[in-house]
Amino acid sequence: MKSTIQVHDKHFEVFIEQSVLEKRITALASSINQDYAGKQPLFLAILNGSFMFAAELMKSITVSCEITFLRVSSYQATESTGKVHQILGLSESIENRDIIIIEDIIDTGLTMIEIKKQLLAQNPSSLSVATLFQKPEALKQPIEIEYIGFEIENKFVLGYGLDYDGLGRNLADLYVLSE
Ligand SMILES: O=P(O)(O)OC[C@H]1O[C@H](OP(=O)(O)OP(=O)(O)O)[C@H](O)[C@@H]1O
Ligand code: HPA
Repeated sequence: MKSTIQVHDKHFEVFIEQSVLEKRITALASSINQDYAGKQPLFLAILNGSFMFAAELMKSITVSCEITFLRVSSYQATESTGKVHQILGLSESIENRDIIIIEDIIDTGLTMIEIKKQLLAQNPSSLSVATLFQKPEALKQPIEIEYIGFEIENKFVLGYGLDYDGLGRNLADLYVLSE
């Protein structure tokens, strides 16, 4: 029987175990190390959800690099355009820097499209995206993602930094909502 947990009113079951997540993250780090050899990238980790992925990824990054953390505020637009997001807390200049955004999940893609748009306006040398999870079926617009950990089905997931109404970020495995 699968091990299930309850968070608030919902039940979740283990979907991807920690050891599998970590192995894949190490492989993503290797690709980044190869691609950025001789460069000094600045990683931008998007809070809150990416903290666990960012920590694990950074342990296997061997190129000289920096990391900083960004928050993104979201609110409902007055028109029916969906969520609008604004970047908060970017204090350093990213002009002429090689930027790698670290995100836990790209779902509809709306958050990442807005983040990329706002960062590109600040003239980085390059801008790439590393996400641990992506839901291809949920994507609302095409978006270029250079490093993808896992393509997952269009179901709500929890753990490894991702929350359900604030809870579950501390879970070491990834869980999925039970049917
Ligand atoms: O592709 P999208 O549909 O835009 O969804 C993805 C965004 O949703 C989550 O953040 P959330 O706003 O839940 O904040 P959190 O990281 O603090 O949980 C996730 O970390 C992404 O930023
Ligand atoms: O599936 C999800 N789980 C948790 N947070 C999220 N934010 C976007 N998609 C998800």
